[in-house]
Amino acid sequence: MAPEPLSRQEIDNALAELPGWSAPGDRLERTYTFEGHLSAAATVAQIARVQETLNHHADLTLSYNKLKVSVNTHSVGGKITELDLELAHRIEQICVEHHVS
Ligand SMILES: C[C@H](O)[C@H](O)[C@H]1CNC2=NC(N)=NC(=O)C2=N1
Repeated sequence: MAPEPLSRQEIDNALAELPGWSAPGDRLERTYTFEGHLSAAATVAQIARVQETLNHHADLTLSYNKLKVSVNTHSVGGKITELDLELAHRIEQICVEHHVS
């Protein structure tokens, strides 16, 4: 079944469970800071595996020790859906294991 775009209220409620994440416009976003480049890059690989499992893919922008994650759901015209929230929670789990801020 196709996901439905979430309302602003639903998004704001969901953000309360996702510290550090924000939703400027129609994207769910967070930037993580790592101890160095290799741990940031290794995390990208872990996130990629989860994204393949979920068949849902964020834009991942890797710089030296920072990783910007930005996601929405293409199939509903670029709106935030439950699929984005699920991916954000999975990414949080991974990053918590890496002790990132
Ligand atoms: C065909 C394939 O299922 C789609 O392109 C998937 C892949 N990953 C995706 N990722 C995101 N962010 N939104 C989508 O709608 C989406 N759709």
